[in-house]
Amino acid sequence: MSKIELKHIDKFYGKNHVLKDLNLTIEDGDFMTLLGPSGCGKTTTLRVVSGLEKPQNGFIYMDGKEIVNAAEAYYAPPSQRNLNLVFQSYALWPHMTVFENVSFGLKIKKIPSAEIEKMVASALERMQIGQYAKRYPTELSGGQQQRVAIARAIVSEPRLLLLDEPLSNLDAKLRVDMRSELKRLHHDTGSTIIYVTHDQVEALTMSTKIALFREGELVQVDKPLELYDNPCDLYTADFIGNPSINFVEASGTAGASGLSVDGVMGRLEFSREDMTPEAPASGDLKLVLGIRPEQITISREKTDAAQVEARVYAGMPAGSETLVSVRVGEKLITVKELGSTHYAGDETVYLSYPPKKVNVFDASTKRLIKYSR
Ligand SMILES: Nc1ncnc2c1ncn2[C@@H]1O[C@H](COP(=O)(O)OP(=O)(O)OP(=O)(O)O)[C@@H](O)[C@H]1O
Repeated sequence: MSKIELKHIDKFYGKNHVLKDLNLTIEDGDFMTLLGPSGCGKTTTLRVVSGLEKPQNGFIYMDGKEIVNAAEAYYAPPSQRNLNLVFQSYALWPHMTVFENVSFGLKIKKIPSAEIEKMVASALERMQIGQYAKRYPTELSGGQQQRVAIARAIVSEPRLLLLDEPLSNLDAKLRVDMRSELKRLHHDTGSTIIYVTHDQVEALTMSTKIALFREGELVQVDKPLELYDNPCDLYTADFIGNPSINFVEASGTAGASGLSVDGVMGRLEFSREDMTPEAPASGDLKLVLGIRPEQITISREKTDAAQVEARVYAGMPAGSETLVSVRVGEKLITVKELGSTHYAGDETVYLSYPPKKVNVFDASTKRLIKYSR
């Protein structure tokens, strides 16, 4: 078991309020990614969980047992928290070989040496560094050292693993390989993992849940695809997804039956069942539509009255996919197509998209008021 609960956590550095009333539950077996831009408090959260930082307010429970109670100035020391931690800046012991670095903790636990050999070989294999077992850290590149640090953390298959941007020093191809290794490790061991990154693709591909931060506050905690499909506000919608979601202004009228929308992307009608609890009951509204680039289809022929006329601004074929930037009125919209297609600048095209997939935000509150289904 490794369930972590953070309740009402406040952390200040001097006057800088870096964690603001943080409430987050990480269930046993979750791969929870803390996601957000630089400086939003992700690493601080990890340090607070690990015991390297003491929050000024709040409680932390590990499997129901209190490990932090700031009101009573109780902070269980890191050694009693039973977790393994890998930082962005990893510290390997320079006088030990890779094998010795990775096996050190196992020797301390007095595991028989034949077993240690097997466990280390498996961890090094996973990180694709088996051939470097006899080398010293100074004989390795930064990325190789980082993989040794991960191998050292995962070798004992800890119940709770904290990883702070562990793939940041790796090149793009290796990063993709390591993502699948970490995901597989999670599948094989069922460990609880708390993972820090500012890379939303990393978060979407690996996690069972994502906690999105902004300036020390949690904005949304959800399963990756729920976060992608139904971001709770414009900030989240903009942060998640690459290429970014298209935002298009529109006007609307809410009523008992639902929401009528009008704008450059056409007229749309949504029923009350599609609307979030935050949707206004009635009235005229300024809206922002969120339409993902892959939801839009481009055609050279007009075959349906609902299609929206557009003019190609730039077509960008890239082998497996084509990004097309088009103008609808004054607005630039990105469309993503599978495969490579050539579009000429200023060519007239027609766009269609499934209205049920559109997110609608209230422009004044910036909150989601209509789900994508
Ligand atoms: N030891 C410290 N002393 C003072 N301020 C700190 C300290 N550590 C972090 N901060 C500040 O706290 C805020 C949150 O930092 P934190 O490292 O948690 O952000 P982060 O989201 O992990 O960012 P990054 O992705 O850049 O690592 C930042 O404003 C940072 O400058």
